[in-house]
Amino acid sequence: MSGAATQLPGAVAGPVIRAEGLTKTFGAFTAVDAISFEVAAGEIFGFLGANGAGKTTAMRMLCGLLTPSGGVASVAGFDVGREPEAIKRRIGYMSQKFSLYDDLTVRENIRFYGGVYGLRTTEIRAKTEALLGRLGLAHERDALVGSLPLGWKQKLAFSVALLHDPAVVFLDEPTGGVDPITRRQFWDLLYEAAARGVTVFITTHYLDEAEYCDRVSIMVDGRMAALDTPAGLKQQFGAADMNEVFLQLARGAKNTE
Ligand SMILES: Nc1ncnc2c1ncn2[C@@H]1O[C@H](COP(=O)(O)OP(=O)(O)OP(=O)(O)O)[C@@H](O)[C@H]1O
Repeated sequence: MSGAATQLPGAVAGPVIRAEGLTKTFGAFTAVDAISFEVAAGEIFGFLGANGAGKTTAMRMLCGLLTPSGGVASVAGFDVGREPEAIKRRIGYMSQKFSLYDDLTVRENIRFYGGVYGLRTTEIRAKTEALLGRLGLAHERDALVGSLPLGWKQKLAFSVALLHDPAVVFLDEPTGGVDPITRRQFWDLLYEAAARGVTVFITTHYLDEAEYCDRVSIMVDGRMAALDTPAGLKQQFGAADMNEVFLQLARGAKNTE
């Protein structure tokens, strides 16, 4: 595990994410089929699956954005069905699509999201300086985000998603479109966050990234077909790498889009 030792203030005891028979149906179609798992504080949890396997639907339920059809799940100690608002205050979220405003500067974006997360002006100012220093972006504070390379935008978006010190950060394919070296640098930020006790829940299509996770789950047709450490999965499937594990599982899928 990356760093469960340091607990955040207000951190919950036990698993930070807990799902038991979590299910979502759309009419007669079952998109997420009774998945059960737990994620510990400070764990980097990879959430893999082919297109249409049910990852986004499951993630939306865990973020309190979609009501489950069956089963239960809690995030940071709150029930996803009954206490979605409490969950939204304790999670960060970053996707490839939902990100920063290109026509605002770096500093304006941080100030804007700090306000959205309900931080005080003095707090935002202090956090802005710390964040810019950590990312080595201090000299770019007044640059338009649209002018930054994609890799920088991703690092900034991730740091902004952590501005309000969430217990869990949900990342939906956060590294799409960047080269392997830039992706590796992005992962350094994930490790730093995990070492501070933040739980990282990440979907990715890059199988090399699955190797960097503490544990990896693989969804097939709405079910969690496998869940273990990358080493454990490779052993279980007699595979040389995660790509091979993924292909073995995904080959039998029906719902791929
Ligand atoms: N609102 C909806 N109504 C009906 N079917 C839906 C709805 N949302 C998702 N689905 C279906 O549920 C299945 C799972 O979709 P989901 O988006 O969760 O998959 P995914 O694993 O996230 O795929 P991707 O990697 O493409 O995002 C798909 O067959 C999809 O068409």
